[in-house]
Amino acid sequence: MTETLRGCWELLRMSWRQHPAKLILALLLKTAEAAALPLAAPALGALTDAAVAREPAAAARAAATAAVLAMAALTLGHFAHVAYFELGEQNLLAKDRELIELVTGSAGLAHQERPEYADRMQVLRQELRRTGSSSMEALLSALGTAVAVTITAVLLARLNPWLLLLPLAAVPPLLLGRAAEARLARARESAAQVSRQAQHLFDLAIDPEAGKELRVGDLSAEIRTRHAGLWRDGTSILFSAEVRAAALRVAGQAVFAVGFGAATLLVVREAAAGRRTIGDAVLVIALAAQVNQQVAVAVSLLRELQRVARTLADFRWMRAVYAGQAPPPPDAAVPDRIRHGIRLRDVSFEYPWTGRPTLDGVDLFLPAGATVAVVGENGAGKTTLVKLLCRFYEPTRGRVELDGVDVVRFPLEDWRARTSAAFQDFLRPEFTARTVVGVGDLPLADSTDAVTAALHRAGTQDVVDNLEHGLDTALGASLPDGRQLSGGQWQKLALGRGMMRTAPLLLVLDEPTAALDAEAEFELFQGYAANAARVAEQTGGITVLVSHRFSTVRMADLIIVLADGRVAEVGSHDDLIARGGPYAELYQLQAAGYR
Ligand SMILES: Nc1ncnc2c1ncn2[C@@H]1O[C@H](COP(=O)(O)OP(=O)(O)OP(=O)(O)O)[C@@H](O)[C@H]1O
Repeated sequence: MTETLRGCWELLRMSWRQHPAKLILALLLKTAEAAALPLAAPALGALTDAAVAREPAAAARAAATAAVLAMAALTLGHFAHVAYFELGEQNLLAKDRELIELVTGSAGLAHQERPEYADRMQVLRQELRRTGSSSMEALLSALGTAVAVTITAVLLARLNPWLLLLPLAAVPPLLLGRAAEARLARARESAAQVSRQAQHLFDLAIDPEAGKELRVGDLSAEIRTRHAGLWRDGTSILFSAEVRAAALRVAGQAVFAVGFGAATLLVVREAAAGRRTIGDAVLVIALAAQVNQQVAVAVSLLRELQRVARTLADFRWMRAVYAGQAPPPPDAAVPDRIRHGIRLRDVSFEYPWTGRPTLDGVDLFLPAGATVAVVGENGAGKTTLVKLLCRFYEPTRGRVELDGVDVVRFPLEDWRARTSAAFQDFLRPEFTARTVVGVGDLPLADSTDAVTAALHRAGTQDVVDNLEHGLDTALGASLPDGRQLSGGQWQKLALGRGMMRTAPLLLVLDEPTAALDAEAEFELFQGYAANAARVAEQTGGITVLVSHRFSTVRMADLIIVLADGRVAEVGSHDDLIARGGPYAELYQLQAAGYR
């Protein structure tokens, strides 16, 4: 209950911040709407008594009052909706923005990659969409219902205090409703994991890129079967929880039904004995019927508010998680240039949810100005190494030092501002080509000169040359007349994006050319090597390149061979070939493939 009240309070405060006048108007209209119906009951009672006493003037007045109140009950809600609808939408937008800020603003990637966070995030996203403006409706209706219940209770108590037990009969449905909601929430969380998998398969099935491979491998039927299976599993978890929750709610309503029967009997007997008027009996029957409805509404509103409160509580949980991920306060400035290099000292790293190290006791020195290639089999830990350099994660043990200073001591945003990167799983933001590239250095995002220069440095200007409106061409299906690009073309733009910053201390290229052919990759890297040499002269910047293509790798000043999260070999191409170790073996193997 405390969580629900806290959620309601938070919602009111949020709406107050959006537009106080609209909130007050909506509150007044919703309260008047809710009060109108119970107030119509005494008017009906008076109408009955006036009719029995054959007093047409009094009967007409009572009928007019009842009609006005009925009209208010039927119409005021619509006016209130106009006032609170916008508040609900603005609240939703505020929460969407906060969610994006939380997810993208935190230092690391753990919250996006960790499975249980992903599940909770999935529930949060679904609930946000669902509750949107309906959360405001629930809150205002709940306040209105509270007013209606109070009026009803006062009117009943004036006739016979025993009748007050009628609203009390509403307590069991409320408690049982709450138990039902808790059960449903648990089921939703367990179903979220299954539906996340099902959603992934669905996305895969309709993804135009995946379409080719799905057809070639004749995988479509398999995906449909698996998707349907997962969907059934998720539905069956939710179904059994819904059945149990419904049973709890029905039990609660049954208790109320007994109370309603007793109240009606009590007043009808008093009217028959002449202690009450017929109008009083009509009033009680009208009110008792409303109490029934009030309880049903209160229970469903409470359910809705509990759901809203849970969503808001999830937000608080997420804020706390992310606050816990904040790096320690910085106490060193990122230098203008690297004098010696980056040293990894006994670095180990374990993804917190896996229970086994991905990198284990890595000692490395990346000299200032060097181009460093990282090679190794799939899963050897290359990308993880790069993630540590970019500070998406902190090492579990050991340190990454730049000229002897632990990089965690630098302000994270300053470190990121001096890092450029292009990844294999690159972003495909649907904007104009200029912005797609320009966002690699936000202050220059709209600068044609900066974007063109970046594409030249990346050696990928040809993509834009072939676009009808050059840098002004809209890209992607979400934009009107948006051009569809191939995977390789998107990747070339991502490479340009990675080149936007002109003086990075660290340039990371994590298989950014996987969608290009070996020859194109070779040419691009020749350009990079020249560019890296220029950057190195200015800043001592280090280029780290992850690639499976040895024809490219051999250009690097230093080659690191990783195997099972450990450094297997380090040296120049010539050193490693002369040593005849794993690198030489893999190199000969690939070279033979090209002969
Ligand atoms: N987000 C993650 N959560 C849990 N384990 C992960 C995560 N990312 C990577 N791993 C595991 O860490 C190991 C190293 O992965 P990493 O991506 O660093 O390898 P890689 O050498 O870059 O591989 P590839 O050549 O296939 O890109 C793998 O066993 C992988 O399963």
